[in-house]
Amino acid sequence: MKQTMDITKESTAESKVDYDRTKELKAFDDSKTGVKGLIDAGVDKVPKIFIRPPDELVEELKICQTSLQVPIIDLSGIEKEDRHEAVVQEVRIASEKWGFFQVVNHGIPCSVLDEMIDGIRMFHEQNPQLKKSYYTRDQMRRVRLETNYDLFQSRAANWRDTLSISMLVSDHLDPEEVPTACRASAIEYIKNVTKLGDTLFELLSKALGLKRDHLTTIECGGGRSFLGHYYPACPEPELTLGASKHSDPAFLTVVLQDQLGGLQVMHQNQWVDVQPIHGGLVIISNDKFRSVDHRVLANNVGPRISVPFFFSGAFATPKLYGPIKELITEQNPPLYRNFLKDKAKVDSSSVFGDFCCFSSGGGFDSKHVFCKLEIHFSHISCIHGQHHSFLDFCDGSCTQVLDIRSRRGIAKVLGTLVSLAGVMAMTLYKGPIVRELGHPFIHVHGKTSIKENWLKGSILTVASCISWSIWYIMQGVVMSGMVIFIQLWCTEKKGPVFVTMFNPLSTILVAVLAYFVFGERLYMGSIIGGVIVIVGLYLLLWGKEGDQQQQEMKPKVQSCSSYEEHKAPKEEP
Ligand SMILES: O=C(O)CCC(=O)C(=O)O
Ligand SMILES: [Fe+2]
Repeated sequence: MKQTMDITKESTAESKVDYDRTKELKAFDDSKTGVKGLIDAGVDKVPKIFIRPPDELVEELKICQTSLQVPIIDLSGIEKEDRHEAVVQEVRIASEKWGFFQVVNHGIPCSVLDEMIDGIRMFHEQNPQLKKSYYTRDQMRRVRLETNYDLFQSRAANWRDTLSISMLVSDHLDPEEVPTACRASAIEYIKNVTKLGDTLFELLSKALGLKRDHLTTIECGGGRSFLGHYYPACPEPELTLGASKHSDPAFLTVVLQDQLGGLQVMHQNQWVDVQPIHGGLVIISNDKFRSVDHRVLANNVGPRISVPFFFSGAFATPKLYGPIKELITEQNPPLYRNFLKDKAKVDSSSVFGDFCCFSSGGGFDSKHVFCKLEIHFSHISCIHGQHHSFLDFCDGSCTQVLDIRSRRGIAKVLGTLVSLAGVMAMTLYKGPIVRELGHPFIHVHGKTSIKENWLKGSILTVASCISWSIWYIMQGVVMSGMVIFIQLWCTEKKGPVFVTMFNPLSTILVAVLAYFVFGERLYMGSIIGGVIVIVGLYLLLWGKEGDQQQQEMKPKVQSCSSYEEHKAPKEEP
């Protein structure tokens, strides 16, 4: 205890000394060699970016350690009816009280587990130059080496590096994608742990009082991902953590850990060590089954290796998850809203998307809501633009010749109506999602745990409106002036219908850009609507062409439009 006090004082004093954290984070990230690279370079002090903030260290003093033991459940013989029932009860109690338990005799051979740990060690200890090719912050890459996925957001970096293999979006894993150092072991382990997942979901379904296959039927076992953590020995373990306190945003996590220890779970406001068991696996369940806080200590002995495997629920097709209706009663009302889990949300979050709806009662991080809103706003404002096109047509028909008995006149009316129908189709009919054609250029990085924060979201949205307004005012003189000048010039040359009939294109452009640039979902309805809009646009253009010819033949058409009135004196010197 005394030692920790001193550390707190020391680090409080240290934190007063200013340093450019962003610059140091960037330099660390640019090295692409992670925490292992620091050790290889011989650092004997923990760099400041890893040092936990003083308030956290003070908080630490209030939480005592305990010798309580995380429950251990023996899965042997569960195929027999009575044993099965007994295990279901153990799983229920452990999940409700702890949200955390270890399993032994789970059917995965010890050799598969040992080889998996060796494979992760070999991956992290291979030639750094080879390893660097996997280093990325691009969450769209299925296989990546990352050190601290939230490096630039967290208060203190964690003392660990991670190999991450994501099967969130597509279940199929091409062996060639897996680094050679752990290819065979990872493929074998993933096969085994997926099977164990099925068994655990059956036990959890029954423990919840549901049909045996309930959780697998709603595809909780889908959306899998694999992490291979490497926690190097740390010269000053009291100052940092291997993994800071968090809860997992997955339905279920299975963690394979080596014999070094360091994983702790929060139970009754105390940190409890999860004692390593050779051949054992740690299971972390969720909510009614508690989603429990846990962390990993840094250690001056190392490396420690662990392999968490997450089951986050199906992503391939959008899927609605929510409180299980069979479990809702008057006494047990739903604590969380239903939420749609789909690929687009996975892309915009770093690892799992929004399962935290269950684990911590949240939804989307305001950052994600905000980014999504920006795209949707732009879409919606474009669709509103189409009504202008229609209104301008009505207005324009007063200013220009509209002979609905002629083919071109009919084309103009039809073109406008078809355009309008296209826009309505885009708005009202969604249809199936169009298959992904490639990775978007931009995607939104986020935290693993995404929490909805409506207050923050609303404040940010209002702030966005204000800043846009300021931006408009600032650029108004130059940009708006230019835009209006060009529009007036076009109106003068071609008339208002010609100018406004291009409005539908902006909807199409926004949809195309959002799909390719931001990785937004594209629905069949948008494509069909887009095609209809283009057909309408060209009908209108063809109709307009007739006007042009008529105008050339009869230059002095009587006009009731203010545009035309302004134009007339200029044309007649
Ligand atoms: O390394 C461990 O034992 C646990 C890691 C963990 O909690 C995580 O990756 O979410
Ligand atoms: Fe975790």
